[in-house]
Amino acid sequence: MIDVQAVGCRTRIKFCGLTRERDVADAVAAGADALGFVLWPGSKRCVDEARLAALAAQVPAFVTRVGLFVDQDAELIARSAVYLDLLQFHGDETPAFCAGFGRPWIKALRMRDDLDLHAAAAAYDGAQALLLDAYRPGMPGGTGETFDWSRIPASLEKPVILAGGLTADNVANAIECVRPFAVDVSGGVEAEPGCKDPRLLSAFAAAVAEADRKRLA
Ligand SMILES: O=C(O)c1ccccc1NCC(=O)[C@H](O)[C@H](O)COP(=O)(O)O
Repeated sequence: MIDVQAVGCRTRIKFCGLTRERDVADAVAAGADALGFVLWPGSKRCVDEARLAALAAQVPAFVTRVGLFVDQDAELIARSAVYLDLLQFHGDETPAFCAGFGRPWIKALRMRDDLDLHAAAAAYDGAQALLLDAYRPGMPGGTGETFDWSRIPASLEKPVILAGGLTADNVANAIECVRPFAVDVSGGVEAEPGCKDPRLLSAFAAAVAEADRKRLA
């Protein structure tokens, strides 16, 4: 696998938790590389399969459609995968389960104090990347909270997607500290849960572009 963090490419942007057609359009206009759709019913941002189909149909070529799952039924995942380019697993799914859909996948890891990232990277060797997110008991994602970025080793065996409490105000610092392959944001670009704000989407993308301009100069 290409060491994407070493080759000096720009930081990719994933906007997560989209629920409305207008948000898909605004996120694409802002420059999204990937869009996340939460299929987990416990989330305020959950979309059902019919909504997923409608939203996914709005996404242009070369923007990655990502489906988020938390310890869910394999049949639901397989049905949803028809509309998706990438599967993102947020629960206690085993590597074999994640790989069982014949689709590219990433594993979200919540940064609990005892998490060993090198061991996790080895265990989830088949993942395209690891999405690192804040740990809050009982919340599998979308906490709106940051974590201690210095816990991420400079050389991890998998590309890092940094998530958790990112905003237009802190993402440049996050990129400088972590040098992730991609950044992922949900609450930091919302007017209210599940409703993205076009100005916040654009401000976030502009902050990432500016951080990259300095980093790659
Ligand atoms: O967003 C949710 O409600 C959610 C629920 C269950 C699992 C994952 C969920 N979101 C996952 C994401 O990828 C979020 O973008 C990520 O946790 C960052 O969220 P935020 O801190 O609000 O930027």
